[in-house]
Amino acid sequence: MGVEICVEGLTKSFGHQVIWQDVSLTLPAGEVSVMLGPSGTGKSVFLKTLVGLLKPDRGSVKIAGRDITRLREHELYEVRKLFGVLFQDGALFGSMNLYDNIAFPLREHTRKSESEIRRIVLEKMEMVGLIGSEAKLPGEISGGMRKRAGLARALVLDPEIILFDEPDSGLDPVRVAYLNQLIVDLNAQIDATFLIVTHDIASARQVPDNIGLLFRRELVMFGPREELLTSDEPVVRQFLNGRMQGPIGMAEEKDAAQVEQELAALSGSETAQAPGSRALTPRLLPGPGITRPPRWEAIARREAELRRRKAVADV
Ligand SMILES: Nc1ncnc2c1ncn2[C@@H]1O[C@H](COP(=O)(O)OP(=O)(O)OP(=O)(O)O)[C@@H](O)[C@H]1O
Repeated sequence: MGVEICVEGLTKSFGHQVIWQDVSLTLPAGEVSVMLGPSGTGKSVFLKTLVGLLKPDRGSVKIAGRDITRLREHELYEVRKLFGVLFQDGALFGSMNLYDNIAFPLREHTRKSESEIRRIVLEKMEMVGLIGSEAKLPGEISGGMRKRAGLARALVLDPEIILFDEPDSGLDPVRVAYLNQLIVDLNAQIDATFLIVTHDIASARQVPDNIGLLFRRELVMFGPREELLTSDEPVVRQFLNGRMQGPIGMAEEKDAAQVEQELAALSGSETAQAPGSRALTPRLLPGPGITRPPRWEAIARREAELRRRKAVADV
């Protein structure tokens, strides 16, 4: 059923460079969360801290009630078995075919027989649509297939938590759409807790239950998707609408007076220019034949209520 990850007061720096400070959030068990933020705000560092690859300066990361920031290396090794991680490029071994790449964690971390390994590898390859490509080398397949192979490998140990580091990077929009559907379907099927780091706003709008945004060394917001999509917070709105006007600048934050001027100009023209900017994009549903977890009813109710309130406000 996935496990909850509870982060409290987390701070990370490298030397004098504070990456983010006092980050607190709860990734609810079995739900899909997305972490957004301009480049360099420390999203990858956040993923690595969750899995115990980096030690924070302060704060705690409780996974199934255990604070992993206080564990010794051999205890961490056990906790890491709860995780599946999909790295940006799939992180496959170039000299191994897809079958052996996907079988690798099972051969490394379990004592399963080769016939049991075969059953599991083929089951996961089927889940990600790669049956028939067992003998191919990573260099012989497309970027989208490499991501799916990386995902199959992340699934073989039946993880309770899956971390995705920019799963959509380098993919065309159609492949991104297929991958998003795969993520939603998988989440409904295996019920693990998912955290996705992405720059793709269309994905962030449709796929998760929750969205977080890192900016200026802080977690600006973290909450249900529909709350962020309809939020008035200027950083959130600028990011979700991919605009230049707002607090986020090219390299660093902008001058306060400039931001105020831009936001004032924008509020006068926004409704006409960008009517969809607060739009509650429909949530991507699991495909036909896939049973929806019970929380889908609650999501549908929350969204219907927001739409009702918006309709009343628009009258
Ligand atoms: N091991 C490390 N040692 C020192 N600095 C690091 C280390 N890892 C990351 N950083 C620094 O931390 C900052 C955040 O990096 P990170 O890769 O997490 O950003 P990001 O938000 O994932 O960026 P992007 O969206 O461009 O992938 C960067 O300034 C980076 O140089």
